[in-house]
Amino acid sequence: MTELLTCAQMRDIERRAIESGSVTGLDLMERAGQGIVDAIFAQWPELLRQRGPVPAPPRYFRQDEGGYFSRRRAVVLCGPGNNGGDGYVVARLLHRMGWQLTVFGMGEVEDMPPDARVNRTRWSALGPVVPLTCDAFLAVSSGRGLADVYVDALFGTGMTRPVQGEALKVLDVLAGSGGDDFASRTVAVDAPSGLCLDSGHVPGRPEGYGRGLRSVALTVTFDSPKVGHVIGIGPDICGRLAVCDIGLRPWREFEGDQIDPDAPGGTMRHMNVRLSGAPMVREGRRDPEDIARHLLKRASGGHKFDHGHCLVVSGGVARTGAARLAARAALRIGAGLVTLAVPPDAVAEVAAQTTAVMVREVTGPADLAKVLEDRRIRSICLGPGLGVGARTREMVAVALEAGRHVVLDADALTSFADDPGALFALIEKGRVVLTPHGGEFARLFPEIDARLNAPRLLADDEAWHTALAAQGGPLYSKVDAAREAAASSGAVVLLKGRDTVIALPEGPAAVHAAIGARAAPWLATAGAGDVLAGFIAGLMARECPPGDAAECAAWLHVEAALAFGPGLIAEDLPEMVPQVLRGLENGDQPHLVGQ
Ligand SMILES: NC(=O)C1=CN([C@@H]2O[C@H](COP(=O)(O)OP(=O)(O)OC[C@H]3O[C@@H](n4cnc5c(N)ncnc54)[C@H](OP(=O)(O)O)[C@@H]3O)[C@@H](O)[C@H]2O)[C@@H](O)CC1
Ligand SMILES: Nc1ncnc2c1ncn2[C@@H]1O[C@H](COP(=O)(O)OP(=O)(O)O)[C@@H](O)[C@H]1O
Ligand SMILES: [K+]
Repeated sequence: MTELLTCAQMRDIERRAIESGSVTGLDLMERAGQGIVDAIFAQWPELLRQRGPVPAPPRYFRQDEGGYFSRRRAVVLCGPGNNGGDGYVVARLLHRMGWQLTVFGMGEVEDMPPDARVNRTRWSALGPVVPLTCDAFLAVSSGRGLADVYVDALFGTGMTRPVQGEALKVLDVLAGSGGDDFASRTVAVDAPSGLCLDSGHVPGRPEGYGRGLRSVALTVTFDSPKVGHVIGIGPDICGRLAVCDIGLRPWREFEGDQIDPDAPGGTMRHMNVRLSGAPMVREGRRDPEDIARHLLKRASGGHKFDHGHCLVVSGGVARTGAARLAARAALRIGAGLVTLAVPPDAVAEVAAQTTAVMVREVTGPADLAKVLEDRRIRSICLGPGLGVGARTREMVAVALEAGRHVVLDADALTSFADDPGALFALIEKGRVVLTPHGGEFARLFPEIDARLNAPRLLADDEAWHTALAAQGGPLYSKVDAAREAAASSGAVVLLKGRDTVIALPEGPAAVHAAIGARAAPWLATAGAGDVLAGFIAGLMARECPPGDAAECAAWLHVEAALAFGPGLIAEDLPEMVPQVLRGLENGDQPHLVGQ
């Protein structure tokens, strides 16, 4: 399990480390710079070899730095803050290896934070700092061809507003807008500059610089990935993500799910977010694959009811497919018994297409209440194909009042678009999972959705500033939105997408990112969401708590999609579950985000 940090958390950790007196900001910056250089040579080992005859060293090359002279060239773009400071360290370290450097700088040295200023001054003893302009940047490449490496150290966790002016022009060119492929030679320090590491958005540029033409080859971040690396467009523009340990572990105090009410930016930003399905770096919380492993161990000799009875409520005639998918998924995930509650007109249709799943005629809300008198029914899934309207609202009310574990998806959510409060009033904490996609989320949580979407759509700087100031912190993220929705509804909220966020009403959140080795774009297929709802309901029938069920289901969903591969349709997902579970039993390595 990997813990994701917000920018504020990262700053807190750094502050605590420095205040302890065991390490200085300069030490950390030096380690960061060294980590970037190491990551560059790990990415491009061929750069360690000499190339061609060695020319005479330029005026500023100092033999007493102890290196040799190389034909390798790097262009380093340094911003006005500590991200720029890291850049100056990289320049110095590459120079020590004999590289030829062109270093661009922003701002005046006296305005820089102290550690960055020291490193800029150290660099200035070795070579010039060229004021950053797009023309100057292009001139370097047009005269001598592309450099071996470009280092983007303009802005990192301290980015506070949309990038403008010459820096913006350079970032667009770097992303390929001029036709040159700088990006495949670019290493980004902490983030491709301009990416908000809390939200995964590039303010003012929804598609990223150069209209998202190219991603940088490598992003090197420190201590832990940040939320913005794995959500929004972060994964599209970061390239390979390398995490560099700079010795801050002893000062991380984010064990468990602490709430720090005094923290700037409010409590929400200061609680743990974990990246589900990533390499385990810290103990303490159950990973989805562990939950799945646990589920494999059915008590021997148990009766089918010991493994839980799940009820999936179906829509009417010609609209039963979605519920059938969910029911099949619940059965495959190991619910001992799954029953489809079907309106009279659709019974024949459903019965003709199901075997292991049982069919029960349910005429309406009153009848559903009667069915739920059977206490063996542990979980209920409502929404897929159910239809939008009063009948669905009543069915949902009956299910929620029956005191079972309930997953609400699709039409069950949309039916409350006019009065979400009526739904939330019925939700008993610890029993309910809501699984909206973006559209359903907007219908249920319009104010939260407006906050989530407003800033990233604003290309207008002043408006963005106002929005930012109103929020009192960095860009509002999908994680913030899911958390706020969970807190206000009292349910576990699983907000779908490639970057699925699962938030518990008590605050903990996890991101399940289908990126890197877990990328499964073919999962965005009709009916996949119905299967996910069925997985969650099935797991809750097996007495898996709602948060664990949501997280485990999201993990299995992607794992099943990966096991099948392209060409997948929703029906295939439940059928891949046995293979995924067998893999777990055999100790096969699940797909890890970081690979
Ligand atoms: N934390 C740690 O443990 C460690 C952190 N480390 C490194 O420090 C980095 C964070 O440094 P940081 O806090 O100084 O922020 P940074 O990203 O350099 O930006 C701030 C500067 O940019 C400016 N500025 C902002 N937006 C702008 C815009 N759109 N357009 C123009 N200017 C803009 C802003 O100006 P201001 O808002 O103050 O006017 C300020 O001058 C982090 O990413 C990592 O690389 C490592 O050394 C290892 C240890
Ligand atoms: N790019 C993607 N990569 C992986 N999973 C995705 C991607 N886009 C969407 N998904 C997943 O596909 C499912 C789609 O569900 P949903 O939007 O409810 O569609 P439907 O109602 O057709 O089933 C969700 O679980 C979502 O997280
Ligand atoms: K950067």
